[in-house]
Amino acid sequence: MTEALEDLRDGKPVLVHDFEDRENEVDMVYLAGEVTHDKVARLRNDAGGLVCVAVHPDAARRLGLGYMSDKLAKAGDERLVDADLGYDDRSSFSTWVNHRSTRTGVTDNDRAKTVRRIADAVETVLAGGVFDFPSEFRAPGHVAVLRGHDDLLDGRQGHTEMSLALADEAGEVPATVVCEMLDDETGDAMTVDDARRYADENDLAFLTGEGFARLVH
Ligand SMILES: O=C(CO)[C@H](O)[C@H](O)COP(=O)(O)O
Ligand SMILES: [Mg+2]
Ligand SMILES: [Mg+2]
Repeated sequence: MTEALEDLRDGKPVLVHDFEDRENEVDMVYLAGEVTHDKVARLRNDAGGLVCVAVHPDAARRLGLGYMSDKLAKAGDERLVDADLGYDDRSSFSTWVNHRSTRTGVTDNDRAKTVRRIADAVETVLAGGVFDFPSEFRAPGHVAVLRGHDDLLDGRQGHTEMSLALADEAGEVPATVVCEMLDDETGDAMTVDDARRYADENDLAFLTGEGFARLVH
């Protein structure tokens, strides 16, 4: 994991597989505070899934970023809640946002700006500062915020919590970008073998869910 932590600090992506009996997907992961438009382009072109920002639960709480499933239930849309995933108890989706300085919110520049500013918000509130999230972000938007489980890896072992564990181990702000790697030919998730091949060809670290076991208490 040491190589992965160094890569993250150096602004390189890390590939993270969860588990065969979970999503069985490989995500491309960056530290959110380092994301620039070229990194969003790499996520879009080489990964292809949904560009999301995972945030530490303490920050999510202070920023008012609850689970979307809870918001739906409170709004009377209980029947829409994703309680039947099959691979996990719940998703980690919170709110989808754009930074208010963006135009449409979907370009690589816009999404990079939104991602970086979410990381700033996380850093600010975890340092005890105040951040008025709605004053800077509009919803719905093009970047999905993912809220880490309150017990982090001890409570849930999704890419959300694994990526936050990497940021923590790296001593960095616990805000990460995760994006699933998809396969253009099959229409499914990229296989672990193909993702490993991509990691080897691009000199990237490849981690699996089992590799996080020592961090689960
Ligand atoms: O659903 C997702 C958001 O696009 C992805 O699977 C991402 O990996 C985060 O989710 P999880 O923590 O459940 O793996
Ligand atoms: Mg998923
Ligand atoms: Mg996932």
